[in-house]
Amino acid sequence: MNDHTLTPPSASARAAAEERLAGLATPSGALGRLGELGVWLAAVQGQCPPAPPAHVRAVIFAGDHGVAAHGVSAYPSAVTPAMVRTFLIGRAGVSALAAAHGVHVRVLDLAVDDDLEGVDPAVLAEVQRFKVRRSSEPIHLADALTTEQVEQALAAGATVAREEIAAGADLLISGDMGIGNTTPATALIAALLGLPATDLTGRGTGIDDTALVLKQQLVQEAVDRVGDRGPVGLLAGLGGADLAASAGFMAEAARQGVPVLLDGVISVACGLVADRLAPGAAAWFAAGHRSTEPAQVFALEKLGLVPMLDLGMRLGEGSGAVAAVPVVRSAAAVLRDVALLSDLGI
Ligand SMILES: Cc1cc2ncn([C@H]3O[C@H](COP(=O)(O)O)[C@@H](O)[C@H]3O)c2cc1C
Ligand SMILES: O=C(O)c1cccnc1
Repeated sequence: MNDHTLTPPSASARAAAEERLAGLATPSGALGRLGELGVWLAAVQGQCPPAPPAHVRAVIFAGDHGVAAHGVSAYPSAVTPAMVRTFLIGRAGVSALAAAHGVHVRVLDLAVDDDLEGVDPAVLAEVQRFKVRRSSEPIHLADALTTEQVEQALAAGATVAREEIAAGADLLISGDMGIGNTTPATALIAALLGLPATDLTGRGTGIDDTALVLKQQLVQEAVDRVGDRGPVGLLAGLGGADLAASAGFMAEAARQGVPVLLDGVISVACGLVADRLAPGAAAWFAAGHRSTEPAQVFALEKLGLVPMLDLGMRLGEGSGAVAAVPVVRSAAAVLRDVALLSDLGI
């Protein structure tokens, strides 16, 4: 999976967009980060001016995490299958945002610890098409997955990315669902950034001070247990099948030259891993929003990405990225539709 050389976004489209931005009938720099975002969009689309993404597709990778039984979440793992059902009927947080912004949502069960009985069999077969296993192992005690399971999940994510691109995606989003998943996401970021769990661990679904201290300890134990490993080893030690699939999805999107809008701590952790699996992948990523999770903020800094929105959101599901889709479209619209000062004879 690592041998595919990644093509960077277009330098010539970027240069043309920078020149166009500088010439727009606005005061210099007046579009702020919207201007920078338009330049990024031109580079990843390989065209100037860029087009507003019309076929945004989000995939939610669902899975349960063994560590959730050890006091790191404010909610029980039974919420995971309940939310998968909720995505399927279009009533989750991300569903409402996606409907508002014309974003297609697909949910996949990579490692949910439940049979999802009662779901229509044809729908269930699609949702479980890439199922790797049930809940991962508790990461402070054992590896989450085997290396074979990581490879299977990475390949699944890559296949899903190719399918979404074949369906016409011009912007992809990786969403998450799985009680306890902020713990492995934080552990992955701690391992990759070499920062202590105390600096990175957040309250996830809203744990209290006592649970936060325990979560910090378990994240640090997991990171110390696993030690120095490459991205596949880290996904086996600290991740989960859902996280590995998300990393495979984002790495493949970058290899295929399709941009990705990052969401919260889980999505950004997987984006960081994707950039290790496919060096240079991060050039194809933009940050949809800033989460309340400290690990997400540190990881975005490491990736050199500035989030578009800062709404205090901490939902996951891809919701912060979907909420940022109108901003991306706005960036394309200004770069494409605003007159040039030279057109005004100035
Ligand atoms: C009803 C509900 C809906 C959610 N949608 C996303 N998450 C988010 O919260 C969980 C991660 O936080 P922690 O690590 O603290 O468990 C994940 O399921 C994530 O997708 C939800 C959580 C709940 C309870
Ligand atoms: O940063 C996130 O996306 C997040 C935060 C808390 C819980 N679930 C997700």
